[in-house]
Amino acid sequence: MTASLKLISHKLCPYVQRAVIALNEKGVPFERIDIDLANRPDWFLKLSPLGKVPVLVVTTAKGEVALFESNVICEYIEETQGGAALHPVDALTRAEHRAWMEFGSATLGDLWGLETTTDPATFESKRQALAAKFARVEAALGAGPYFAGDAFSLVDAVFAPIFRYFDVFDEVTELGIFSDLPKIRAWRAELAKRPSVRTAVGADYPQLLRAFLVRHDAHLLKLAA
Ligand SMILES: N[C@@H](CCC(=O)N[C@@H](CS)C(=O)NCC(=O)O)C(=O)O
Repeated sequence: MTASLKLISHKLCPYVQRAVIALNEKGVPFERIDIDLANRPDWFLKLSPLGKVPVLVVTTAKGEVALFESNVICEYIEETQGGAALHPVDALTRAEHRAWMEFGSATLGDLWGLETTTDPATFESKRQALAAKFARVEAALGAGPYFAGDAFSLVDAVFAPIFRYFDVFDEVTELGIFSDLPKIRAWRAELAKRPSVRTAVGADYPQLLRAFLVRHDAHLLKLAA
């Protein structure tokens, strides 16, 4: 029996999206179950040690295993599913890619909470931390179109949802993070065209994210002024 895959998801979560992009790239069928993070069901809390999405439930002849941590899930998908490789063959380059995947998660750490930051000084320091992180990404980028050149990789899967989050965030308040980063702007545009990326969210994603951000709209707009 081949493993069956069930992804526990939230409609807006960029960590979930990186796993979906990896699954889409591999062309693997999977079931996606969206949950409400504000009201997490008991069955989910039993599966997820930190109560976070994504969780990939892998069912094999031996039973069910619930994998957590999005990068670990991506690695499992890469190791077990066919299709084009999403990691470089060379061990050192692969390790570098893994480091940049972690770095992608660190940028999300700075992005989180910006929408609820009411203090202008905190907002500005978080904005600057993000800008500094993306300047490092810019320096790591080559000629494109993807992180590692022609081959789409898990690093692309990690950053594509982050850029998508910025698409909507920038409508609410212009952070100006990418204005001096031309390689990232080109990379971001390329990722947005990729079918695996485009289909990783539902059609309602921009509307839902806008609604989430606009709940804090008043002070965000004030801070941006
Ligand atoms: N390190 C985790 C982070 C996942 C994460 O933070 N997910 C958020 C949603 S985007 C979550 O589930 N938050 C719920 C909570 O923290 O209570 C991963 O990479 O999977």
